[in-house]
Amino acid sequence: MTPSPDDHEVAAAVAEEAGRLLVDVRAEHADLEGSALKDLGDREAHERIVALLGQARPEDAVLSEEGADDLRRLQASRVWIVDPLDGTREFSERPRDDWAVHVALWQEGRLVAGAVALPARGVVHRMDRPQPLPPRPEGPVRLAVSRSRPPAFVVDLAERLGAELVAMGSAGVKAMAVIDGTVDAYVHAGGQYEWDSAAPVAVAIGHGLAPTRLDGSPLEYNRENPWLPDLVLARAEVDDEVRGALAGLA
Ligand SMILES: Nc1ncnc2c1ncn2[C@@H]1O[C@H](COP(=O)(O)O)[C@@H](OP(=O)(O)O)[C@H]1O
Ligand SMILES: [Mg+2]
Repeated sequence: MTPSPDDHEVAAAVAEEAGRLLVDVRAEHADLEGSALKDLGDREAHERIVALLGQARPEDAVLSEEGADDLRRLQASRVWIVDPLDGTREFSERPRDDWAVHVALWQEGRLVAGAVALPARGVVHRMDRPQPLPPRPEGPVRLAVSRSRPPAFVVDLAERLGAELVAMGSAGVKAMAVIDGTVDAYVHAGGQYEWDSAAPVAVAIGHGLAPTRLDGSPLEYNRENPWLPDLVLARAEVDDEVRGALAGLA
């Protein structure tokens, strides 16, 4: 079965609609904060995504951060890998806008569609609609890094590269910061799951980037254990330089 062009439309529409729901949840529940707001957002976005995918693609399996893992996905040829709310912490810190909705489609071994919605910015990035990356400004390499738990080794990497660290929440926001030219690379290690990177990686591939694991091996999805703890995603001009510095740290 070949991926349908409509799969891109489904990915984008589902990410966008779940994003709108999250914007409303945040506005309508002004009394909620912290974990109560995070839990409500996670749950509502998950339920909406599962319902929308159930209508649009009833035959397909779903792997969602918020859903109980159904291992029938391991026999399925098509699996939607979704993170209903990435950057949950930032979502709960009004008015931060660094949180995202991830919707990707894995089919027979590879990512074939994907969208990352940045609902508080009114933007949806799509695998099938690459935008040219803005020119890279002169100056040090800019590395996106977690604002709440920056991996120690990224600090070492930045030192080695003479790079500037740019802190922000959400794996999707950091990957999309490479796409929109805010930073040059996103390097992560120490922990993540397939849903944190699937849609961002699909969008990056659609933009001609070549993200991999830190050791250069392929990022593989729909495995029994969805733990996928590291990645490097860099714009072409700095890709070799970043990988060279990583090799030097190993
Ligand atoms: N060490 C770790 N172990 C597990 N998940 C991690 C992780 N570091 C980051 N993540 C996940 O990756 C996403 C981006 O994190 P960060 O903003 O710190 O870069 C978050 O997803 P969620 O917000 O969906 O939980 C976070 O939970
Ligand atoms: Mg996440």
